[in-house]
Amino acid sequence: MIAGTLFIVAAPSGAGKTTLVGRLMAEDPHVQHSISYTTRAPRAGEQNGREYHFIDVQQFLAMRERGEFAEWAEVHDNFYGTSRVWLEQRMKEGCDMLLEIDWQGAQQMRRQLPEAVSIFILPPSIAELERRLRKRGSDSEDVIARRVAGALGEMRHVHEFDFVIINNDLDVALGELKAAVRASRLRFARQRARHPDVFRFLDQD
Ligand SMILES: Nc1ncnc2c1ncn2[C@@H]1O[C@H](COP(=O)(O)OP(=O)(O)OP(=O)(O)O)[C@@H](O)[C@H]1O
Ligand SMILES: Nc1nc2c(ncn2[C@@H]2O[C@H](COP(=O)(O)O)[C@@H](O)[C@H]2O)c(=O)[nH]1
Repeated sequence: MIAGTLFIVAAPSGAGKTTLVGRLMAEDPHVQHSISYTTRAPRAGEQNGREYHFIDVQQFLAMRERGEFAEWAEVHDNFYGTSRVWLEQRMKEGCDMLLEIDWQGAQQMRRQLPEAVSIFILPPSIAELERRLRKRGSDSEDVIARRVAGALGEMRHVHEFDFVIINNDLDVALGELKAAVRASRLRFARQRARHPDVFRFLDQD
């Protein structure tokens, strides 16, 4: 029996999801963050195995071929994916898991686990999104331009998500994220008690 809940957090790059998720994790020891695999080069200060597992394209394609990703996507010219074994193991142990992934990955996860709770983080405006990417100082102008250009397309998928949070004031947005997590846990606790057979996906070996 799977006891964990899967939370999916998506947003256009720079909206502030990593910041919000970091604050949530610091306050909520019951949620575990999945560490994705990526072919993107590490940014200054990023450590292999902490922010991401950094691998090359050949390694990524081999893992994908072997079906080792629960979901994967090409985002801003790099590949990203979530380890299937790791995710299933943690959820079987009863952990609540949080995936910080893009809308394509969210679609793939929803198909496999319709009970997953998905949350989309919006920036207050595109201009503010661009300011945040610049202020972060981790990407070249060219990369920032590509991420800003892609943001509107990503935001068109906002209606596919269970919760939408506008990250204007960070503390307000964090409060909304915590409320969404709390409400979902309560809802699932009730559903699980009533319909244990519904929670089938990750029970399969
Ligand atoms: N509410 C906010 N007000 C002002 N700045 C913010 C807010 N939230 C986040 N930021 C800042 O915006 C920048 C981008 O945030 P963050 O790295 O969390 O975005 P992200 O959505 O995770 O981006 P990516 O998908 O590229 O990882 C950071 O410098 C962060 O400190
Ligand atoms: N589908 C997936 N998307 C992922 C995953 N890990 C991260 N991402 C998304 O990629 C972009 C860019 O991230 P960055 O760290 O390079 O700025 C962002 O939207 C992430 O949410 C994943 O495993 N699968």
